[in-house]
Amino acid sequence: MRTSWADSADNSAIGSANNNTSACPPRAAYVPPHLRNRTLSSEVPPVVPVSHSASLPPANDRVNYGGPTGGSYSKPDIGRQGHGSSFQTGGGWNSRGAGRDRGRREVNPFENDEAEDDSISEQENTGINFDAYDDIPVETSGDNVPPPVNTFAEIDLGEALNQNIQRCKYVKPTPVQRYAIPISLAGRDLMACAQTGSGKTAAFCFPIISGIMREQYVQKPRVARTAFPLALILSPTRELSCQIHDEAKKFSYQTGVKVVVAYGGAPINQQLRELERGVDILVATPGRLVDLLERARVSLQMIRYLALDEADRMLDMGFEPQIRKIVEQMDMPPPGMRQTLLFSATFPKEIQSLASDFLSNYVFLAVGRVGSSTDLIAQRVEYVLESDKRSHLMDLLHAQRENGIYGKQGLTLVFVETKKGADALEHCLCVNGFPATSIHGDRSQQERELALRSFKSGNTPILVATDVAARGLDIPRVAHVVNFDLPNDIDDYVHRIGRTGRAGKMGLATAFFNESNLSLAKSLADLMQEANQEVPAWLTRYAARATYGGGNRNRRSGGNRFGGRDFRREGSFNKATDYYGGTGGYGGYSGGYGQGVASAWD
Ligand SMILES: Nc1ncnc2c1ncn2[C@@H]1O[C@H](COP(=O)(O)OP(=O)(O)OP(=O)(O)O)[C@@H](O)[C@H]1O
Repeated sequence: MRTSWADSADNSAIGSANNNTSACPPRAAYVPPHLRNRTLSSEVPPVVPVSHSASLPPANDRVNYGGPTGGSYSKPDIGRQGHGSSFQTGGGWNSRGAGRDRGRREVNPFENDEAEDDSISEQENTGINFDAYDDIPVETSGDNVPPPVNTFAEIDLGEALNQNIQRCKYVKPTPVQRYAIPISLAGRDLMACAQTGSGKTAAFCFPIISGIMREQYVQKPRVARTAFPLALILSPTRELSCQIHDEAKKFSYQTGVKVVVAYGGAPINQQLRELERGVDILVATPGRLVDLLERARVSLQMIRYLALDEADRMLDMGFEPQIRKIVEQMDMPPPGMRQTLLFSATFPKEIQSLASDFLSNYVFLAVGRVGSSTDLIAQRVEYVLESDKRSHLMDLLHAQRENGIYGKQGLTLVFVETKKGADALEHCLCVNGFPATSIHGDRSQQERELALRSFKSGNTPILVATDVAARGLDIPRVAHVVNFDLPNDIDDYVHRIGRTGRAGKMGLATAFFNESNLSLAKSLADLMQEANQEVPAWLTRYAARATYGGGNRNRRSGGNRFGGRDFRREGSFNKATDYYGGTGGYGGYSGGYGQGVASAWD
């Protein structure tokens, strides 16, 4: 049975076992605001009031793709102009057998969804309101951009995939899907930017799965123990790769398309065995993939589709060398011979410029402004001194629990800058009766997965995380994101708060700001204003000070944060000077890490 936050808090208060974190020593118990005048009130700072505005066949038998008529589908027409010309409707896919895995019974990935507690599914389905995205301005640029669709029915994705879309309860495509799917189905390369939680995963998975379903005549080389995937999806973290894998498995159920995941920190042997059984779509983190390539257990020579999720992150300083190695220095077909799809919620122009090396005659798609946050998220920023942060956080959590605003199932994600900080805060919350767990790069993969599971299930409804959990993770019941430590980069802020307010639902994000965040003041104020949020007067003053006093070192300062979209339209943009700072190195780019802050990424 599920344990609610309130229940577990009560349990921990009376000393019952917390099944997630190590036993917490009995220490300085947190005193909630309403009891403070009776206890150690002098130690506790004044409390800032918390205000919130806020039936398909279950068969396991393979169903072959049976498009309406039997036209045959020629290989993806890579690099072709226009759209739809050679993507005939009623493609004749009917014989995919997922390689050597043919005899294995396919696990029904929807089983858990169906078995899920009714109250929770109800809760998750209410409030999904993609009409909320209808007013968002969309920009496309490039030659002969294929037109968008309004419904899934207008696109011929194949019957098996259509059934899975219904099983997922996707009634209509989200805006990014309306545009990106036809563009990708037309064989075009794509750089797509759309807000967090707006359905980008399906936007790149559907065309890839559909394309592979139609490829009847692919002859893979027969090299013992080497896997030849047709599609590669790269993402920056292990957890995100697992999530994409899970989603792609759902979308490809009974299509015959085989999806495998490979990521670091987990035993490689099991992943090798999966690869040996056959793979069409490989979802991977870069490090583990390089390992597999160097062992010659994976070859990229058959790659038709390359997708980079969180593409700007994949191409910034931390990952770019590995990505170049995978994409340019191994045996992957070059741009024009493969289809490349880049997706993110943020795309700084210097990264767009860099990314263009991987693309051929691509379409640029922006749903909403590049790097903007969705206004489904109510954003609050509060001035909190470093020394007051813990008690302030506990006040917020306490008020949240008392008010029961988000019901018993509401989850809170708290971001901090360092791994040590994450451990310390988890411990502090835990000893004060707030059931918390943590996720960061120093925890073993097993611990990371356990923590995430415990959080998702509501057993520990507070997760303290570094940026390792900032991007892509789709946890439906995250009601509140707290930036306990603000990041140095506004794009990281956008991704972090995007863990709530997803799929048309409302969310709340609270940030603790103080003098050490001066460099973020202007971009934060601009971002909030653009998302129709109330910007406190004191933040506006800090923003002005940062602008005039030179304190704003955020890489997208200087007034052009919302100016640039498709960087190709900004004729004067020069990669050599803007990105590399004219030094041939990375001098001009401040990246996402503050000085001395180790990478939280895989
Ligand atoms: N057409 C749709 N109808 C209903 N729900 C959808 C649809 N498409 C996607 N979703 C749901 O929306 C949620 C967010 O999707 P997804 O994780 O792909 O967002 P994203 O844009 O990749 O976010 P992020 O930028 O944070 O990575 C998921 O739970 C997904 O199942």
